[in-house]
Amino acid sequence: MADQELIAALNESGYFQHLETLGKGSFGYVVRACRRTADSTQGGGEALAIKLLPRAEVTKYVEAEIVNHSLMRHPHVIQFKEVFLSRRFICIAMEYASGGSLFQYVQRQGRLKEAVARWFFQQLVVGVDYCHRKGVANRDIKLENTLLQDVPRLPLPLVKICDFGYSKAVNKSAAKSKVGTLTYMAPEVLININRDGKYDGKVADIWSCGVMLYVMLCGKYPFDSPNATGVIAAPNDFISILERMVGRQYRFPPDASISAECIDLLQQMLLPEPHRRITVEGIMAHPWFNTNLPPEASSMNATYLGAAPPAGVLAPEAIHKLIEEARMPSNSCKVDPAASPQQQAAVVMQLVAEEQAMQQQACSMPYTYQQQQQQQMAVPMQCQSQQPEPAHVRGAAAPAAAYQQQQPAMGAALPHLLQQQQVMLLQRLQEQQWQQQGQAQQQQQQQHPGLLHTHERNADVDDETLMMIDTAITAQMGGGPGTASADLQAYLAGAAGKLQN
Ligand SMILES: Nc1ncnc2c1ncn2[C@@H]1O[C@H](COP(=O)(O)OP(=O)(O)OP(=O)(O)O)[C@@H](O)[C@H]1O
Repeated sequence: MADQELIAALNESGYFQHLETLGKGSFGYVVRACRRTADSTQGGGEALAIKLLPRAEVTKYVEAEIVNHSLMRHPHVIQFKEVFLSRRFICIAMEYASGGSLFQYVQRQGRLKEAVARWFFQQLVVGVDYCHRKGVANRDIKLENTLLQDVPRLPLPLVKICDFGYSKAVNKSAAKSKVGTLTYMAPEVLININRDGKYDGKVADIWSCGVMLYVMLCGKYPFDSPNATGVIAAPNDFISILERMVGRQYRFPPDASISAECIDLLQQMLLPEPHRRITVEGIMAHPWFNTNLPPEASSMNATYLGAAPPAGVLAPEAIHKLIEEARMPSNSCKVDPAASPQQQAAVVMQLVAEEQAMQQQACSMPYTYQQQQQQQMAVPMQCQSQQPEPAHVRGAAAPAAAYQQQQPAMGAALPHLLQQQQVMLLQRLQEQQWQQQGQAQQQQQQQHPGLLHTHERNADVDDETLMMIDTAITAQMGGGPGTASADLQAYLAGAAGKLQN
């Protein structure tokens, strides 16, 4: 199984021990591991979740997400610990949440009592408020991405927001990225699909929190696909979901006892017009939210926002440097993936310091960029490419190139061909296993349609669905044959107007 490769990747570090593989996301793996300490025997060190992302596939966008996560420090956000390299992966070590996901919790219970749902919701909103005030919209808030931490002496587990989109934006540009899961997606996000429409990620997060609250209370999704499996089979399925969102057509199960205050809050969160939707401040001022709210909850974000960056975590520039190094061919990479995370961090810090020194030196030279430009203009066109760029505008790539020339490769040997074949075979076996698990889940869903479904490996909207949605929307916007109600037509027309402005 691909486990062998993950075990090997952690063993390379000498610092972490693989305990189990927790799952596979869109393009990486997450394992439970422990930190080896001098006196720890098997599994004795600090418990961690380690996300392994293939080195070659970490885009600039994913890089930004890693840096975003590294800057977070909050009790309701999974704590980033460190980042290091193995031969194939960038490994992100983070706090391990022992209680599984909120999705599993709700699935086990069927639905939650209002007081229990409020306990989780309050923590979720406090965590989301912190992220937003840090300038980060999550854009994929859902029960599956909300993990639980069991804490001794607490009657219920604590909420931990995880998943900062490490894998969401791969192969999608930031401008167009429609990330998230259809069931939790705000209507303004859905209708912007494949257009360059701008939507406010933070406002869209509020909608997703509303969907989460509804699911906790009702044990089902407010706006599901017509066949209740989460599968959008035809463009009209999608139009029908959007119809219900725009028409606010969600029902509360008659046997679920939900207070009027709670329904009031939900209705304000699930308003289809983003500008009318309640804000995070509005939620935190709402009476339902404030019922049984621990006194420190409303003031804790100010404390955490003012706190120093987490101790022992690489600074953003060092993380950028590590990832930049990781993307280089292995024979020119300066950071030895077989070194310990501490040694890797030391090399990266050294690289950052050298680069800063080079940049300082370049800036202190009397030679200005303007002079360089003037010189270039005086040079015949065909010679311009031979003109060296001033060092201070070459940016981070320059030292890397210089290192390539100056330094020999540092012990990053290519794996043996046979080993590669074995790994591929094992990966295929793992894929098959996941496929079988998916089929089993689908069968279970068909037999027990009341159960909450998750899309597991296909949690994000795939390209095929994106195209289908786009076709459906284009048809409706262009006044083509369709089934949209006057309400939806008006909503789409309004959105189209905004997109043109
Ligand atoms: N810090 C953590 N502690 C405990 N379990 C975790 C942690 N992070 C992730 N997991 C679990 O690991 C599994 C894989 O997570 P991952 O985020 O890679 O994939 P996903 O969310 O299933 O898919 P995608 O990333 O494509 O949305 C999930 O079951 C998730 O609950």
